[in-house]
Amino acid sequence: MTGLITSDVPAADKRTALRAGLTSGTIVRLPGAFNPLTATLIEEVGFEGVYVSGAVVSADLALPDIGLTTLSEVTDRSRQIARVTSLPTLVDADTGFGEPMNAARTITHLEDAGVAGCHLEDQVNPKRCGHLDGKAVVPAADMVRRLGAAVGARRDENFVICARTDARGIEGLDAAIDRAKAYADAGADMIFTEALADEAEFEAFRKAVDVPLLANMTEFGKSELIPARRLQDIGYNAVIYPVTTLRLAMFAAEEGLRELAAEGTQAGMLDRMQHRSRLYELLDYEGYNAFDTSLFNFTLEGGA
Ligand SMILES: C[C@](O)(C(=O)O)[C@H](CC(=O)O)C(=O)O
Ligand SMILES: [Mg+2]
Repeated sequence: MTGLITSDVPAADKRTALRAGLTSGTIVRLPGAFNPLTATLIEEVGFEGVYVSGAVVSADLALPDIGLTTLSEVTDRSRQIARVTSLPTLVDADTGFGEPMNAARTITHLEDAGVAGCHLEDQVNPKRCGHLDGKAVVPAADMVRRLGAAVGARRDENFVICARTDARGIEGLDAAIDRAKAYADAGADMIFTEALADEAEFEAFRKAVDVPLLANMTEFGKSELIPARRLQDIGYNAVIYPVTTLRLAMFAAEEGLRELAAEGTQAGMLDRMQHRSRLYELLDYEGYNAFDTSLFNFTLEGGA
C-alpha cells in the first residue's frame, strides 16, 4: 500500500531534492497549494515543488494576511500538504511568529511536519502582505538574530532556511541587497527578494548576491510577471506562484455560484467542472480498491 494515503518519499529525501534543485541551474518552480489535493495536482502536472503561502492559509480561513494565523495553524496545514506529495514543500513562516526563540521553535515544528524548508521575513510584527504599502522592517541586526536562532534550531542540515527581505519597498534596492548579504552571512541558504519591480532589479540582485535566490511571481502585486525561463536565465534558482491556484479556483467558484443562483441548475456548467472520474483518478480510488481486495480476498492454505 505504499504511496496510498501519504507519499512514500521520506522528508529527508525531499529536503535533499530541494537542495539539489537549488544548485542545478534549472529553476525550481513551486506553485502554492491551497489544500492537499491541489498539491497532488501540482505534482502530476510536473512542477518541482509545492509552496504553502501565508496569504493562502489566511485567506482559506477568511482572514487577511496580517499575522493573525498561528504557528499551529500554519504547521498543521503544512503537514497535511507535505505528506501527500513526493515533492519538497516550502512554507511561508512569516516573521517566525514572534521573537528569535519563537523563530527557533517554528523551525523545529516545521521540520517535524515533514516540510523541506521555510522562509522567514524581516518585517515587524504584525506583518503585512509584501506587495501592499504600509509595511515596516525590523533593523537588519534584529533579523540576523531571528535567522541565527532559526539556523541554530535546525536538526536536519538539509532543511532549507530562506531569508526574505521586504526592504526594497521601504529602504530601496541597495539596502535590500545589503540586508540579503548580511542574512546570507547569518546562515540563510537562500534569499527571497520580495516585491522587486522589474527584470533590471532581479538582475541587479543576482549580480550582487552569491547564494540561491527566490522570486515571487504573485499576481496583481508590485513585481512584473516574468516567465520562469527568463528568471532562470537571469540566474534565479526558485520561483513561487503563491496564490495562483486559489485565485483560479475562487474565480471559477464565484462564477459558478452566481450562475447556479441565477439559473437554478448547474447543468450548463458541467464542462467547466472537474469531472468525478478525474477527481477519483487524482485520489487514486483504484489503488484503494486494490488495497481492499488484498485484505479481504485471501485463501487459507492447507485449511480443512
Ligand atoms: C508570498 C506571500 O508572502 C504569501 O503569503 O504567499 C505574499 C503573496 C501575496 O500576498 O500575493 C506576499 O508576497 O506577501
Ligand atoms: Mg506571506
